[in-house]
Amino acid sequence: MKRVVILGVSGSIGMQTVDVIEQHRDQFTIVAYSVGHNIERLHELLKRWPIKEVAVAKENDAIDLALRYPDVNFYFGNEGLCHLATLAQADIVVNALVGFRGLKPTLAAIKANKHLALANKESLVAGGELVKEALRASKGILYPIDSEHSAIFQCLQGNQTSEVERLIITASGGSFRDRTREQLKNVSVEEALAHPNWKMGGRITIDSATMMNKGFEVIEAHYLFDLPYEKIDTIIHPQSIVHSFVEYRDHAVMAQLGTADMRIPIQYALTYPHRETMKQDNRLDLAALKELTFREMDFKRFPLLALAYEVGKRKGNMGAVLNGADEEAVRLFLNHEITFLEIEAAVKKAVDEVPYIASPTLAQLEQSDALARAIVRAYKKGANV
Ligand SMILES: NC(=O)C1=CN([C@@H]2O[C@H](COP(=O)(O)OP(=O)(O)OC[C@H]3O[C@@H](n4cnc5c(N)ncnc54)[C@H](OP(=O)(O)O)[C@@H]3O)[C@@H](O)[C@H]2O)C=CC1
Ligand SMILES: CC(=O)[C@@H](O)[C@H](O)COP(=O)(O)O
Ligand SMILES: [Mn+2]
Repeated sequence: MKRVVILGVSGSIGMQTVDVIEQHRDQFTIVAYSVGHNIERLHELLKRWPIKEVAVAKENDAIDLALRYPDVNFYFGNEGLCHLATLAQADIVVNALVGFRGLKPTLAAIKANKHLALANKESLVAGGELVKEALRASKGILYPIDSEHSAIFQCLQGNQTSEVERLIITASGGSFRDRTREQLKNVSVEEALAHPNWKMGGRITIDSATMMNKGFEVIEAHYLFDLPYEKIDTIIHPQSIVHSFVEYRDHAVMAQLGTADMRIPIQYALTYPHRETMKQDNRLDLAALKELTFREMDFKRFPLLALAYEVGKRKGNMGAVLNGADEEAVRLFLNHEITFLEIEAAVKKAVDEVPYIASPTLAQLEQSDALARAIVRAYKKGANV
């Protein structure tokens, strides 16, 4: 029986992880989970899957909950997340947190020699070098959950990374893929949140519409598969059925296909190297689909993707700056405080202004993240930091 901790259980990936585990109760059990602020969902979860170790975002919530559930241990904040990530009774940690806050629990889980099923791409975007360093010094193993990276991981099985000529990461194009930049000026939050294929949390859905998500995925692929940026391409594939391609030096191209259902990569990360029966009816029906289409990426239309390649190549603290700035800009957009196109401008400003650090410590990454956010907030007010 594998014992699983789910960080961010109340979110889109977290709840789908619970679904997957419920399909395989003979193989997996959940020993701990965390929510952020969604305490209603926590009450439901404690009925559906009672456990003894829970982390929440706020100390006050932990105190109130401890009164209501005297048999459960409640933790809070970053320390609470890191405590769950290192629990002695856990074999696998699923990191389904959103944002930079995922980095510390990722590092903690690896240092505690856990198997880490990673959805939190921000860990690698902001702290890829530190994550790799931690993996080298530990028995911990990282399994990708992100659909494109799971696809690449699957296409690499039985092959050598040294024989890969390039990765081709597919991008749906997001909510506005058929609009010109001129047409993006007045788009609403509601329109931006309407992803054509995937039902996901708010931040990643907006990142998909700006193509920042694909930029993050390029950096994520660089760290997961140890390939230079010159070997990582992207292509627009509106149907999100081919989750990515690997082209080998003999020009054979492998692809992984499936319906747009994250339970498939989540389950593979948990059951690797085995494939288990999927009980949900999410089978791919190619004849019903009729066609799969592809078109060249347009870096002028999606400048944040071009910026991500630059940032990825510069390394140092720049990934933390890119992510921190984007996290703050998306938050402001979702709060109706800046426009959709101002996300790009604010992120670019932070990347231009935060001083470069070549080999940052974790503390320096945290400072870079904070400074990037401050620059984005100042951008909103038309001020300087
Ligand atoms: N959704 C998807 O299909 C995919 C997601 N990913 C990646 O997976 C990660 C999760 O995405 P997704 O599930 O969509 O995001 P959601 O927004 O749906 O969920 C995020 C989770 O993080 C928790 N959280 C938020 N703020 C805090 C906080 N301050 N302290 C503690 N926990 C907090 C939330 O808790 P609460 O809601 O209780 O506040 C929730 O459990 C992201 O890195 C995303 O890029 C990758 C591929 C696909
Ligand atoms: C499901 C998943 O992995 C997301 O990261 C998805 O890829 C977002 O779709 P885009 O291709 O629109 O960014
Ligand atoms: Mn993805």
